[in-house]
Amino acid sequence: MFHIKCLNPISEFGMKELTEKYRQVEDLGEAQAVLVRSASMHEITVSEKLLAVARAGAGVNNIPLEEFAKKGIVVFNTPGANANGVKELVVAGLMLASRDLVGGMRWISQNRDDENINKTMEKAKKAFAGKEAKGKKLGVIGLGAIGVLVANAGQALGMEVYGCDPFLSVEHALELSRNVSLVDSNEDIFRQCDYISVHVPLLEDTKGMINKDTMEIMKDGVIILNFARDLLVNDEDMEQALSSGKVAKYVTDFPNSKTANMDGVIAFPHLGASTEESEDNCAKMAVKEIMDYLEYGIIKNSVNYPNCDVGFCNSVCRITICHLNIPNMLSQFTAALSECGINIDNLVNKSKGEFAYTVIDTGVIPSDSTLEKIKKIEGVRKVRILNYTN
Ligand SMILES: NC(=O)C1=CN([C@@H]2O[C@H](COP(=O)(O)OP(=O)(O)OC[C@H]3O[C@@H](n4cnc5c(N)ncnc54)[C@H](O)[C@@H]3O)[C@@H](O)[C@H]2O)C=CC1
Ligand SMILES: O=C(O)C(=O)COP(=O)(O)O
Repeated sequence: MFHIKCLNPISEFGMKELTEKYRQVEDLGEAQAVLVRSASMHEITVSEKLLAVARAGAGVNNIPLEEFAKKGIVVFNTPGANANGVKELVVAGLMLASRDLVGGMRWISQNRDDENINKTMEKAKKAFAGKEAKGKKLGVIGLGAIGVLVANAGQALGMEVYGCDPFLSVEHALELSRNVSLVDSNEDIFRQCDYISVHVPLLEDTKGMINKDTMEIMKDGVIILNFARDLLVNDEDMEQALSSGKVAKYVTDFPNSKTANMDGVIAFPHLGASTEESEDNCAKMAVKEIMDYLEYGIIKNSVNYPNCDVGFCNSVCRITICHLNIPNMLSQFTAALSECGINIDNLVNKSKGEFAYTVIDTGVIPSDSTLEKIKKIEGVRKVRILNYTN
């Protein structure tokens, strides 16, 4: 029986995939796996039992990835599963920044008792006139799952679209409309675009990327859309840019106590992925990742361990080892097994940065003392025995 703890509500569409081998628990200390959305895990103490965390979503800045990797806890996310939900909200944000729909709707509600509203509005409406997106330049920073969809949507709206991503993957390049112009640096986007939409993860080198210096080179009256994370934007610099008119509107899905109080900000309460479809997609993918890992040691879409799509096990036993990516590990694992006469049917070893993962299929279940020997090898973080005899 595997124990699963949900730190946020996870769509039933995904949860119902869990078989009778799984039980949801209240106590995190009892869980082998955690399902989470945006709840912060930075301050949480986890137990030895925890093997995996699946983030039903894209951004993983709420999870201490390296600390968990050191403990042999594999962290997954669900790439692309909520991208369409975010793209649609970005398009809505772009429209709200271009046409004063919010001002117009507020006027209607303030004047709803006026019997002649159908006439008075024809005079009042000039206060809410806007601009069209067609023909304007849209710059997309980060051409991952969301950025590509936003760039293509901008193109479909008749915008001239520029995109920048120094690590653009082949998969995403193939999805990108060929009318989107790729530029070499974010600076090219800052200098020439009327709308700038940011879709990068929050990392040390992306933090504060929209700041005094980058806004200074932007066009006057630029519209900035941030559906990624609040800390990508320097709030004090944004306040300054909004009050000087350098930035006409700042549209964000990540307001805080400062930006929520600034004039010129259009803010949503982190709604990008809050659609039935995105929630279902993320939950289904996250649950599958957890089940594949707990039952077969398969790693797909991990953000702190290498992917290892090792397939199902045809042997009696599978040993999975999370360890540091240092020399001489494999020889120590195989020596520990050969010392007790265990033959290896299949062995896969993968690495990612400082961490590595080894899967060994054997025809015999190693004894507790062999298991202990492997656990004691320096650099080993977590060892599991998956027994397929029952
Ligand atoms: N508002 C919401 O509800 C949601 C927000 N997000 C946020 O959006 C971010 C992006 O999500 P996805 O597109 O699904 O992730 P993704 O991983 O598919 O794409 C991120 C892209 O950013 C690129 N990148 C990294 N550093 C860069 C830099 N300095 N300049 C330009 N590009 C850079 C990467 O190469 C990658 O292609 C997430 O990390 C998360 O913070 C994601 C989903 C929902
Ligand atoms: O996937 C992401 O990065 C998101 O920001 C979505 O967060 P949520 O699952 O809606 O709390």
